[in-house]
Amino acid sequence: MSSHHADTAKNFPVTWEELHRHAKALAWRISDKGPWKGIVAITRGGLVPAAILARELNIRLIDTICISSYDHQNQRTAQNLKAPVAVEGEGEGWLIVDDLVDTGKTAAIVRNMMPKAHFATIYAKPAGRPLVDTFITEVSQDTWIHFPWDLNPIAYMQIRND
Ligand SMILES: O=P(O)(O)OC[C@H]1O[C@H](OP(=O)(O)OP(=O)(O)O)[C@H](O)[C@@H]1O
Ligand code: HPA
Ligand SMILES: [Mg+2]
Repeated sequence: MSSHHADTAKNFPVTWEELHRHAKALAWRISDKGPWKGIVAITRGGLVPAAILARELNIRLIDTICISSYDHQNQRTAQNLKAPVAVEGEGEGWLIVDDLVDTGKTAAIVRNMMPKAHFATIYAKPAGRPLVDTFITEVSQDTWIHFPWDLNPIAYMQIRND
């Protein structure tokens, strides 16, 4: 995803190293809130953060919930493609992981499915923030976060230098 898609005012590119540090910080912040039955990663953005949290917190049971709501930077109606299979009841004791909350639409769907789970993201924008239990870094609503899995290094350098 390159900057010509930008309809948000500010670009916030994140490197693999920054992402890794922030994901570890998230793991430490929730380490005393367990024990956890397992992690539910919200695909696809939650997959890499979930992998880092799983190693840091020594969690081996990883489920997914598959939701799609954006084409590039354009939001459309969220599609629920797959529910978790290992989660029973209201999700008590489960840790839900996503990369960020923006409008909170994705988080609202997931919260509805698992109201008692702990919802953790690395980044949060103000509109989605009330739906998250734990996050690490807040950015303003008009900021677009660029994740390292979506950028090649050259595009990353261009945005970084803007
Ligand atoms: O708070 P919201 O406005 O719902 O936005 C946040 C969601 O949007 C992105 O996912 P996306 O739907 O783009 O799919 P992806 O994770 O496969 O990239 C991001 O990973 C969050 O899951
Ligand atoms: N960055 C990447 N993906 C997103 C964002 C963002 O700021 N908001 C919703 N999906
Ligand atoms: Mg996502």
